[in-house]
Amino acid sequence: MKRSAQPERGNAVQDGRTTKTEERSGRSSFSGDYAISEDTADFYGDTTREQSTRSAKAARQFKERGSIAARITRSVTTPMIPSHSRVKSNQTYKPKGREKKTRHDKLKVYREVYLPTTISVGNLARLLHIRLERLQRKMEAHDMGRLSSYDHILDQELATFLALEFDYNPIVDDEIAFDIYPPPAATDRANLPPRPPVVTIMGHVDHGKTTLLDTLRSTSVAKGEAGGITQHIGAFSVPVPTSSDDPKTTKTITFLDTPGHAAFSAMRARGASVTDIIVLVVAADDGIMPQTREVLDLVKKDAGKVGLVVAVNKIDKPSADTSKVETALFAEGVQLECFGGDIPSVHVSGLTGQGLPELVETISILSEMQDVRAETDGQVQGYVLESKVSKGMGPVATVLVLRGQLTPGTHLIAGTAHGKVRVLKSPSGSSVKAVLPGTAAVVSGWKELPKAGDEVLSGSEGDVKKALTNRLRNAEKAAMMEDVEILNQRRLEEREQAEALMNSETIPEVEPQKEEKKELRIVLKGDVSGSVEAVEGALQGIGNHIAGVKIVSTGVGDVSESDVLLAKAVDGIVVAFSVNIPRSIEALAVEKGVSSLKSSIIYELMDLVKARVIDLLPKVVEKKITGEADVLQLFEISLKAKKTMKVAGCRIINGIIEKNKMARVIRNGESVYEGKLETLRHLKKDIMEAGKGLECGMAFAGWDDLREGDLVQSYQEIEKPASL
Ligand SMILES: Nc1nc2c(ncn2[C@@H]2O[C@H](COP(=O)(O)OP(=O)(O)OP(=O)(O)O)[C@@H](O)[C@H]2O)c(=O)[nH]1
Repeated sequence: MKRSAQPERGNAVQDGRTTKTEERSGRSSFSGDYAISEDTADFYGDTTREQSTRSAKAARQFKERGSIAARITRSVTTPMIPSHSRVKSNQTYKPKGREKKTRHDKLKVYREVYLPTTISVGNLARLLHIRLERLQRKMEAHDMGRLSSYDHILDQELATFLALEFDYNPIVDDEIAFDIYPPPAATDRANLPPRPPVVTIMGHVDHGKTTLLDTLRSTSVAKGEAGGITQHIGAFSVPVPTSSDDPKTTKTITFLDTPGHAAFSAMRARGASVTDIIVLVVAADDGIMPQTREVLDLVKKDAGKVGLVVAVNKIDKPSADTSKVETALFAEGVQLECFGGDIPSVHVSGLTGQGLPELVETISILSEMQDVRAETDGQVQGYVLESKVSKGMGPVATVLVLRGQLTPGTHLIAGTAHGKVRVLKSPSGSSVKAVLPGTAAVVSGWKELPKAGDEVLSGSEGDVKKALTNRLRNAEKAAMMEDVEILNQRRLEEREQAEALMNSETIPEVEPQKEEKKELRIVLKGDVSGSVEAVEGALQGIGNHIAGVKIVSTGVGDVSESDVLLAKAVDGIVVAFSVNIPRSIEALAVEKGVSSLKSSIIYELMDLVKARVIDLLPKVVEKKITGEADVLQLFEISLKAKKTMKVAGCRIINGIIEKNKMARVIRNGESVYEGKLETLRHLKKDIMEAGKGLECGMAFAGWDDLREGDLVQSYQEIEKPASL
């Protein structure tokens, strides 16, 4: 980064007066201890950054003007409004949704984003970590709709303005902003070669997704890759005849082979949609269920981009009622072909294979209509479906290629992992020379393990290294900013509490200190990164406000010595999903007192973890009433050495009352005393217990305020485990 000496560097954290950060965030009461990162402080103190930006200028203007209005409307000063926007310069300009400043706004730490001199709309959305549609909506709201197509190149003025709108501190610096982006969409799409469609099978639990995929996979292997041993790599291809006259010409369909694929959700969360067609599986004997609706919502959100085929499954079952399912789907707004709409529905049995050729044919026809095409040359763009460390091959990832041709020797970047392709393997395990768009292969040669869901892009060796350095720095910075935000939040809360105390006229009662939430700290290991992500998500949800799960680290591969040592260091446990704990490591865990949980069934693992979290909860103590007595009369009895003692004459009305057991005294419906029943007498004799109907004398140790009309209840305390 080009940077000059900073005379005011860091003053925001040092002096006690209003800082530049405050000017920017409109904060005035929150001064000296507001934490900002060094670079942020640097930025606010900056007067001479060589590649200075519009926002830096704006920050200086705010400083010079010093008016509160200027501080609050930091992103809306005239210089920020692009000349081509229709907002007139003398018009008061208020971005939507900015009127009210919430507490959350006060706490926001504005994150830096490095922008290149020019950037496409699509790439700006990526840089700002927002969906393209959101950016486009914002542009439309500011009358920039005509500039908002994915490929439109924005100049730095406009990009800076938009970054400010999303609460970033934009800094234009081509060197630091350098990254590898996917190639722009081809202008002559119709001339591109067709690629196999990518199909995802989704639906409610137990409606038969896995069975359907297994049957499809085994038939495809039998047909297409005779003799090959199919592997679960996250995707597989099914050959289908084309609609051309030559029966020998075939094409393929690529199925993502894990239902409700974890990588798929990760990709969606990042705004990328890799699937062309979704097959919605609905069991004919069960009908529409919650996850069926979730899939329909998903398709609705991606309307126009994703095709839908309904597979009414389990038609071999006597209880199957296909028309009932179809009518219900139609009632949900699914325009099925059988009701005159355009969404095909196919009746299948994943178990017997009935209807599967029709399903494949329907997908094939739909994909022909979608006309999916992609470049087979130029830059490679794809997504990681699975990744793991393989014995002998090191980190490997299944990559679904969507554009370009992946060949050995290609330099790749995916998230913050990079590498040079060494070997490419097909689902049958054989080496392949090239992977074309719409197909997947296992790729080795990674220096680090990429994550499921990450976008894979190719570039020159130098570009990949440069982009990697920048991505790593950005990731580090983002993590640091998160810490800063948490720190600020904590400090603000402490300050608010202190202020509330000083302002209140009466001295408030000191609230008892809240007990800290207990944590079951977990070092999680799994077989592939997709499953680790899924298990992590599932385990994190376990617990309540008293005790819960904290995932300390995650990783792919067998449990190792360092996992055990880490668990020991954080006083946690090791959780192994579908991986081994080698004997020597198990012995080490025993030696270190680290316990481990292991399963390859996610629900089983969740139950085991849940039981451990329950152990952290305070036990529930239940009181079981064992006897009740009415106090009828009080009298004094003489003891040795001229001492007397007050004894209550009682009648047992229920159960048994025992000497030396706990009892409570109920007066006017409220418990007024609890303690050990020290004295229990019948006539002049000490007795150990008194049963229903017996009249006896009672007294507690150290409390002699029993009164006529009181009810004495003896009880047993029973400890029970808490539940979640
Ligand atoms: N009779 C019949 N049973 C089926 C059919 N398809 C699946 N099943 C059975 O339904 C049960 C659930 O099938 P899965 O394939 O595991 O269902 P799934 O949707 O993948 O389930 P999750 O992975 O838990 O979401 C299993 O017992 C299958 O044998 C079918 O076409 N006919």
